[in-house]
Amino acid sequence: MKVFLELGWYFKQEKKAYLSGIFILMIVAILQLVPPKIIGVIADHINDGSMTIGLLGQWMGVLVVVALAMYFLRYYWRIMIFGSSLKLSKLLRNRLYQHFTNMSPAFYQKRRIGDLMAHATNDLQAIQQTAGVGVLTFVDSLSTGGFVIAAMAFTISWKLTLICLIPMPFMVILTSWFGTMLHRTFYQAQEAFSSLNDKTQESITGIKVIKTFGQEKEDIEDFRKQSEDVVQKNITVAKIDSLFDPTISIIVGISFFLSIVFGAKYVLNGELTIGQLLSFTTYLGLLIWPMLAFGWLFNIVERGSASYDRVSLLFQEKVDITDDEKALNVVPEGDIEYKLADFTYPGETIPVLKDINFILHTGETLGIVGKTGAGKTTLLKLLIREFDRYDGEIMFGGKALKEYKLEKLREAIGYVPQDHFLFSASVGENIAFTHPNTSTKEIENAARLANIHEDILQFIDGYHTIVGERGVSLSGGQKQRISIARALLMNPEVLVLDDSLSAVDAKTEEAILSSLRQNREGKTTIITSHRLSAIQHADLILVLEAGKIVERGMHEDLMESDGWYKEMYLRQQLEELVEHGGH
Ligand SMILES: Nc1ncnc2c1ncn2[C@@H]1O[C@H](COP(=O)(O)OP(=O)(O)OP(=O)(O)O)[C@@H](O)[C@H]1O
Repeated sequence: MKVFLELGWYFKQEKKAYLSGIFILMIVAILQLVPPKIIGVIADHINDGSMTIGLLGQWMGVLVVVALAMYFLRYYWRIMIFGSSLKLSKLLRNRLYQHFTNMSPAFYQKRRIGDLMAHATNDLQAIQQTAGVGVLTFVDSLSTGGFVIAAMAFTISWKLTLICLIPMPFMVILTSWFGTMLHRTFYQAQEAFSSLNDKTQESITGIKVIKTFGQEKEDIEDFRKQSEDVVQKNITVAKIDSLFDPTISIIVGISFFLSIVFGAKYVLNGELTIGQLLSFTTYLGLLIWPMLAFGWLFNIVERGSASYDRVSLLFQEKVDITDDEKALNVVPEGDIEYKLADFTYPGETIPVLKDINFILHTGETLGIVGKTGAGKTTLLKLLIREFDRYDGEIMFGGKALKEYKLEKLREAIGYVPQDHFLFSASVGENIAFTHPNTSTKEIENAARLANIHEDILQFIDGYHTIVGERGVSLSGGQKQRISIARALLMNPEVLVLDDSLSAVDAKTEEAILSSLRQNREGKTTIITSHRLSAIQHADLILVLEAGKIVERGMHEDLMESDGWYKEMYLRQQLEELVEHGGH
């Protein structure tokens, strides 16, 4: 039951709704005692011959009024209690979503998407059940159960009541045992469901790769196994679950048996009237629901508790990139200076970057090249503060990156990542992602700069064309250019193109770069590329190898030394020549 304590903050917050719901629920529990009583009274009147039509009419009238009252009151407590539980799941869902958006990429690197989806759906539903049906069963089983037992003991026979209650302790022991088993098996079932979710998400996202490599059968087999695992684990839960009701029915049956045997004896020796025994057995019937509810309560609460634990653990994950209390609320501008001793990814042991020192003046262009895995992207990730634990300092406008609010820092940087992502929205909306209220003219301008405007005009609905999930209906180069247009629309202080021109041909690349040079006068640009032609006009070129700067300078300087850059440049020139026959 600790989950009720853990949810205490919410019950306090929705005090009014819960208290009135519980109050109404208790009135209903009391009203329920009336019909069995009336049945007993009527039976006794019939038995001693004192029943009249008038009397019967009166009692019937009372029954109708009680039934109507219960009808409306039941409606209201449902709204109060179930309504509040729905609000709780809405609140937790929003909180969780906010938490997800605050988390850094490092969090998503170690958490599986399917898992997170399961938290946001299954777990929240189980918690909602606890705050709704759980509260109902808790209050109702105790109040209805308590009132019925009191009515049996004080208005009929405390001796018979005690006899009938003998089987009850067994029920408590059994239900708590079932509850513990349920907790364990339900947790395993939830874990299996998370894995299945993950598998489905991954397979659908990677369906093209699966098909290309003809791995459909293996994938289906893998899915079938995981699905089977979910079913097996849920069957285990269902088996334990199914033992609940029969167990309770047996216990109730024994109670009925005892009440009839001993009740009949009391009627015969005159301690009870027939009507009283009739009322008593009807009351005993009323006890079935609270008993079942008590069994369900364990079930619901155990599930809710497992889910609440899982969601709480998630909430406890600290947001690792945070703003300093005194962080500046200004968009940084000025020179960028790296004074980095070394950087190691969290959880890794070998540094990915070492001794990175350079200054990039405002308005200049920096080119970063090197073999794959040399650390180019990592260097950029530190600039946008995806990671901020490193030895050394990265300065922007004379201040360390951490001195600015993260939001402001990111406003200054238009980052086009390697793995660009387009949303299932129109091309125009995708470009205007950061500034949804931008005018069409500005969107078109950004598209022109990114050399994609003409392509967009060819699409069926132009800028209104809907891009499929992850932009499947577009070519790689088109997607890249739309991502560039998105960054350009921000007109950022620093534009970062992280290998963002890899899917466009050399001519288009040159067109984009020259329009950038013209339009981004006075603003800083950083380009990483495997094609050296993309950075040959840069004011500073850094060649990285295994996380270190091994060559630096302008194109002309680097061509004078016999290093990796010169060798690569000449090779790429030759390749270009062979490919296009010198045209
Ligand atoms: N999130 C991460 N966690 C741990 N290691 C990482 C992470 N991202 C990259 N690395 C490692 O850091 C090194 C540098 O990777 P990085 O992506 O910066 O290289 P790159 O020069 O941009 O390569 P490419 O040209 O292929 O994009 C690689 O050895 C890579 O395996």
